Amino acid sequence: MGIIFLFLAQRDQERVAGNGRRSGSRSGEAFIPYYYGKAIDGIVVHQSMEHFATPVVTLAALAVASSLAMGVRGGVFTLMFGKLNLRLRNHLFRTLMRQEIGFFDDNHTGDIISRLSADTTQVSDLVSVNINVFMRSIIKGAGFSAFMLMMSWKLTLVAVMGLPFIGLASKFYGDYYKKLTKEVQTVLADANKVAEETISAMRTVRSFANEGGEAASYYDQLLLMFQLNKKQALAYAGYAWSSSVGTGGSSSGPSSKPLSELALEIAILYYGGHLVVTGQMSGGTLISFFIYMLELGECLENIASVYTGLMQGVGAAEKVFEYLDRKPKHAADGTEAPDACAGVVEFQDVTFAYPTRPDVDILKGVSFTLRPGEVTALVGPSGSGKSSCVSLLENFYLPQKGRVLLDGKPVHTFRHDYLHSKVGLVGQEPVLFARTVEENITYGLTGVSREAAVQAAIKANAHEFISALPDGYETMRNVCISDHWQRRLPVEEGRTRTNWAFKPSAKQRVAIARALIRSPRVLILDEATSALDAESEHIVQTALNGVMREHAVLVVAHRLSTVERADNIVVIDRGRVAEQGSHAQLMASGGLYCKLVQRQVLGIETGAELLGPADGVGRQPRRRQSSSSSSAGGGGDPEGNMRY
Ligand SMILES: Nc1ncnc2c1ncn2[C@@H]1O[C@H](COP(=O)(O)OP(=O)(O)OP(=O)(O)O)[C@@H](O)[C@H]1O
Repeated sequence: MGIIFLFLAQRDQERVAGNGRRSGSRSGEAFIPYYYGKAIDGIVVHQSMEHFATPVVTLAALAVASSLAMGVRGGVFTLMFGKLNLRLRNHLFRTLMRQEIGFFDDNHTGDIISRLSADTTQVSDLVSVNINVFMRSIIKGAGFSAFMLMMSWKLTLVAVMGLPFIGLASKFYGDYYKKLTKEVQTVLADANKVAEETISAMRTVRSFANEGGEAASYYDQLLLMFQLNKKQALAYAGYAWSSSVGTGGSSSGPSSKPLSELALEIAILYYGGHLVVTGQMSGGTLISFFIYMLELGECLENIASVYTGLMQGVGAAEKVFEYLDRKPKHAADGTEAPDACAGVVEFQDVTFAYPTRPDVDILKGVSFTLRPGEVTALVGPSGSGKSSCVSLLENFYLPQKGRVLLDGKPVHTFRHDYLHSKVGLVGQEPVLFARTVEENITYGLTGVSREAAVQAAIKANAHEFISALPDGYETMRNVCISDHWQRRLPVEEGRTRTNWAFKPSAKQRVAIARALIRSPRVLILDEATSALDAESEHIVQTALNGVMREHAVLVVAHRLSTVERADNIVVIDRGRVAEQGSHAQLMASGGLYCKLVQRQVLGIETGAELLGPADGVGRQPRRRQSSSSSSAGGGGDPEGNMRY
């Protein structure tokens, strides 16, 4: 029996080193116990070198061959994992890109990223590892069973008696583990949500001195996860015990085997010894059989663990597939792409509520028109629905009632890329990507020449500063450092970096170039200058003034200089169009616009806060110097600008 214990010790070492079910014998080992028996018979029964040497040489050849095969198999499965991961993430990301904007309002970025990273890795890992283990175990198990049957069908029958028990234990454990894994994923996503929310709003957290509170919320989530981890640990312990019963399972050594397993081994030893003593089997064959039985036990355990492993993956997979299978509620599947686009935009009696708050109408019967060559300004108190109009024109959402038309056709009927080439948007804080300046300007377009990018940059008043950058249009945008910190970096330090961070006015001009390169017929400027300081604002405004007359322009602005020069001013109040007309008409009528202007002027004159976002987060209202140069009621900054 010494050789069996030697074999067991070596096998257990392999298991520990190879992390349990991944390790173990190679497929060539199906033959190894057989030749062990032959070698032992050569020594004990035949006592001849010839009978002994042949199996030993064969064993050596098998060891080399199986090592090679193991390497190839490992490589194939690593490749398979990579491929699966690639396809899964690619498919998932593409599905995400197709979702309507409301989906992103509804789902937290942390949750989405967690699906994209942790869950997909778990799915690919489990699927590829489990297929690997399953195939290997099935092939080996079939080989072992064949050898065992060939040696003694009676002993084989005794050995497989523990099988039904393994099946039941695995099923029970698999279901339970699946449930736990799903819960762990959910709690992890919640914990990530807390961390992300806190970190992204660090200034707010700091200003309310709530660092401790946030740390406690995060810790609470972690504790929840730990509770689930404890349950998982218990479940695993229970499973390891039950699965090792009846087979040559996962014990750490012969002396620590569960009783029933030992009982089975003793029964086989007893009955096998009887067969040897009665001359029905050789001693070497019994040893071979014993080793086969232990190996078969491991195979069966591995097959069972594949089931539970797959269950573990299914928990993560269900969440991944929930996204993969999701059909966008508002798909960008329009087909219209007429050759000519005049750029007439009509809001016809539009009523709109966000999908996350379907019972709160943000816009209520809004109607106005944008005409080519005209500037229309959308003004009104914070939260009145100005940006929501922009979102509808961008086809981010569908209105519940009424229509948003471009050249007489609803915007959602246009081909996605067509609509966004005809309607250009410059937002308040445009996002620049970690790409070169040129790639940022030509973002979303293919086959655009450098010349076109340069022309757009010239129009946007950006060419000069781009040309002065270290690598010109090839300069990389730096996203590693936030703009907040970048503004505080000494210029020299900025210049020693290979990447480049732009000043806000430069960013804004690149964003304007990005909108202009598409030659849009409609240009939306959604508070395009409101986050800038006076000097930057002047630079950007100069760029905008040059291009405004070429398009139908919709300006959402606080600057009086922009607004008062607009051909039409639409005043929105609590989701309704309160009034519209030119600056002079509206001032003469003495309505809301006039009041806003007067309040603004008063605010500046008395040093009171300007009208700003109601939530106080994000856009910061800025106070302006008063000036007598403005025609709009006498208030404004040195450029005649005032803010609503
Ligand atoms: N994605 C969203 N989901 C749900 N509600 C939203 C969403 N975006 C805006 N809202 C709400 O819609 C209302 C109108 O917001 P909107 O941004 O259109 O106003 P606004 O006039 O542009 O305000 P501001 O001048 O502050 O930008 C606000 O009450 C706002 O909280």
